Amino acid sequence: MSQNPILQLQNLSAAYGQSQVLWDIDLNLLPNHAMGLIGRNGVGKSTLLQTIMGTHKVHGGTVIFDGEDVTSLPAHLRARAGIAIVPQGRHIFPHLTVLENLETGLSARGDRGNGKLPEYIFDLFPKLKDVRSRNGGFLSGGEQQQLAIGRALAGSPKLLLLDEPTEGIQPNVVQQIEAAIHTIKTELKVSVLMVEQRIEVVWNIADQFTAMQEGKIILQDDIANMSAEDASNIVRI
Ligand SMILES: Nc1ncnc2c1ncn2[C@@H]1O[C@H](COP(=O)(O)OP(=O)(O)OP(=O)(O)O)[C@@H](O)[C@H]1O
Repeated sequence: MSQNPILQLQNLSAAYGQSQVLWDIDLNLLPNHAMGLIGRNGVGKSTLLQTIMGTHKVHGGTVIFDGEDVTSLPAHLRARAGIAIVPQGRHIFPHLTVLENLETGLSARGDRGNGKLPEYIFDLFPKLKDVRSRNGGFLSGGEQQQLAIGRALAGSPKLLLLDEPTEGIQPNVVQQIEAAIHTIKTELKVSVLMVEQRIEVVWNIADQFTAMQEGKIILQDDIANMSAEDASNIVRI
C-alpha cells in the first residue's frame, strides 16, 4: 500500500516584493524519507525551506503537511504541527548556554512537551552533554551545528528542514553530521528535507533528490537512479 506524503507542495510560488523567485513547485516527501535539495547559489532553495516553515510568505499554491493544508498558518503553528527548521548559518544564541539554547526549542510544540529535553538529543550528540554549561558562542562550528539540530529536535518534529548543515564544517566532522541525519531519519523517524551544496552528502544519506534552477524544479528522482556526478553536472549547467 502506498504511503501518504508527510509533505506535499502543490504549484507553490514565492516572491520578494515584485520579484518572483519560486515558480510551480510540486514536491512530495514520504514519511521516514530524506530528500536533498540541490542547485546553484541563488536558485531559491533557502526560500523554499522558509516558505515551507512559514517564515516566508506563500505567494501562490499549497503546502500540505501531515494531511493538513497549512498554507495560511503562521510559522509558530506550523512548528506546533511538527515542522522544524535549522537555518543556514545555524543562528544559535551565543550568550546562552548549550542547555539554554536547547531549551528554547522546547516551546515549538506548545503544551505537548513536558518541559524536559528529550534524552535522544544527547544520545545523538553526546558532546553537547559534556559542554552543556558552556556558552554557545564558544563552541566549534561542528558543535554549533549539532546544537542547532538538537534545538530543532527538542520540539519533537515530524519533519526537519535543514539548510546547508555541513556548510563551514571541517571534513572530518561532516561524517558525524551525516551519521546524525541518518539516525534522525531511521531511528527517530523524522522526515528530512535538506539543502546541501556537498552533493556527496546528499548521495550518502538521502533517498531522493530535487534539483532546482532559477526558481523551478528541473529534475526529481530517487538517488539510486542517478550518480552524484551526473546530478552535479545537471545542476551546474
Ligand atoms: N531578503 C531578500 N530580499 C530580496 N531578494 C532575496 C532575499 N533573499 C533572497 N533573495 C533572492 O531570492 C533568490 C533566491 O535566494 P535563496 O537564498 O532562496 O537561494 P539559494 O538557492 O538558497 O541560494 P544560496 O545557496 O546562496 O543560499 C536569489 O535571487 C536571492 O538574491
